[in-house]
Amino acid sequence: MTYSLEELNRESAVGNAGKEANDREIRVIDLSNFEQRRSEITEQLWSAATEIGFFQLSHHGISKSEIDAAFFESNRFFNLATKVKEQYLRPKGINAGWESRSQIRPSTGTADQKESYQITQFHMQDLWPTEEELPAFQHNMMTFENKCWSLGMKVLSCFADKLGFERDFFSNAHDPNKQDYQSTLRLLHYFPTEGVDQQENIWRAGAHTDFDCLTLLFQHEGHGGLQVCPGKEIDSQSWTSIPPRSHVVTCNIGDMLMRWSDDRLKSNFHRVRMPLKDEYCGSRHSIAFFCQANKEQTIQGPDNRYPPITAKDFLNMRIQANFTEADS
Ligand SMILES: O=C(O)CCC(=O)C(=O)O
Ligand SMILES: [Fe+2]
Repeated sequence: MTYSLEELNRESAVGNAGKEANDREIRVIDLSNFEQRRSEITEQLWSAATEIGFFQLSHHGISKSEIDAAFFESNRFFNLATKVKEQYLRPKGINAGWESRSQIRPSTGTADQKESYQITQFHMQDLWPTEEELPAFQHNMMTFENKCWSLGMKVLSCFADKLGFERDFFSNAHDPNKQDYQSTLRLLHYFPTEGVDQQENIWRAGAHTDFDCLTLLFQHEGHGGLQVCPGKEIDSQSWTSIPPRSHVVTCNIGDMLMRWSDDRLKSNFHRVRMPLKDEYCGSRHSIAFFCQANKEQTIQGPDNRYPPITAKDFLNMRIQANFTEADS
């Protein structure tokens, strides 16, 4: 398969198991007293994002009870009967709604062993469960979405400083008050693997880079399996496990910000592998927030390394390449 963007061609080459290298450090960056410590935090974020592209945040301002509540809502959604969830199926070409085993990664050619529900404000018409099915779900999820947006914009404001943009450049580029807003909250449920015969080349999430600017990932304690392969290791394909700690937020840079920073900030391959026989084999839950610039926003780095492209065109290419024909 040939895709129109260079990022996609990179992706076709990394679907193999590779080897594991768990001696790499995943940096934890403390955001406490953010305004007073802004310059120190900015330097730490910049070096983690330019050298590795994956890092974790502590004291980030989203409380443990808020994260627990979001996972509780996610469980409520996935516990709905299949015929109820089917009413909220992801429409073609739109990053909103429910899907199950429909995401085929270009890296593996096989469907991710998961179901997910995506919330993209302004694209949710007929995609929210009713108040009878899930009371307060919409309200609670949008409250959490808003918290994620604020944290994402805080991190992006530090990158804006380093790139020579105005400090609020990325908040304006991800404006939730405009109709072309397209940042997305994604609830994920990976199916249990107890009693399932392990087949080759089957993944909970096949190797991929994210196509947004910045991803915030909330992991559930004990629900491991996420692995990253920093860019410079891509030829050796050595993968490092990210410890699933529920009090930290795991962050990664996506392709959109890599392009916007003229490749200075690194978007990295990551994947979720199937549990081994002696590991926890029950359901795995995680929640991701994708900071994706508004559709009409033009992406162009300070050094004009790439021609300008709108966020809409950039994302459309990636979404089409990541879902099966029948569903996209
Ligand atoms: O569930 C995870 O830990 C990772 C999810 C992910 O990489 C994605 O949805 O892009
Ligand atoms: Fe991802």
